[in-house]
Amino acid sequence: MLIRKLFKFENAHIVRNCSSERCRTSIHGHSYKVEVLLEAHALDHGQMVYDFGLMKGTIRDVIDAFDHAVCFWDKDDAEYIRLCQQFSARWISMPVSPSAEQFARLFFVIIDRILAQTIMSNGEADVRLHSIIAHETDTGYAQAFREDAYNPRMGDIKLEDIVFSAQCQQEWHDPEMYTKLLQQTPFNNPAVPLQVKA
Ligand SMILES: Nc1nc2c(c(=O)[nH]1)N=C([C@H](O)[C@H](O)COP(=O)(O)OP(=O)(O)OP(=O)(O)O)CN2
Repeated sequence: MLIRKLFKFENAHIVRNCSSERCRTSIHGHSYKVEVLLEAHALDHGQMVYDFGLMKGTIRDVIDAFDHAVCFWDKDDAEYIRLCQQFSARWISMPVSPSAEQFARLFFVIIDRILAQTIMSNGEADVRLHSIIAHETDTGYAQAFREDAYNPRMGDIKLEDIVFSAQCQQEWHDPEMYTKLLQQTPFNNPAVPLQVKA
């Protein structure tokens, strides 16, 4: 079974080398919608694949870091990168270009690691990330599956190569969250008192 949770953020970018001239030559923004799809073949004690509320912790925080931020490819022109960092408090440096395709892959890699480090506490048996859909506009989206996220032919995405500006990190509920992710520190879901026996 699949469940889906939708997140939204506003973000600015340039996508170098693409065919659309406006897109590759001018900073422009999008109202992104990101769908996180989880799959499981058993249900938890609440008879859910994964409580939607649990996705409003670390997963929501990391996606919200992209809100009102500028994203740039770390291989972009050094002066462009310097100016983004100088004039925007919120920026994210990415090891791949910020196309819809790469946003979908990048969120897959981050959220896959968050789930892997999460200590489940309500009987979630085998919940795993199915795919990420990144809507760039009302009419265009990219969907990344596991084989896309870790496909070296699409570019390597290593967590340590994604850099969030200080302001992006400060607004997280736990400003150390990304450091903990890199250090593979476990994230604990809240314990749930069982009221009715299954
Ligand atoms: N496969 C992709 N194609 C394009 C991407 C992308 O990330 N992946 N990105 C862009 C630009 O960012 C562009 O702003 C969005 O393109 P487009 O859909 O053409 O935008 P419109 O606002 O013109 O959309 P309409 O709904 O068709 O008016 C380009 N391509």
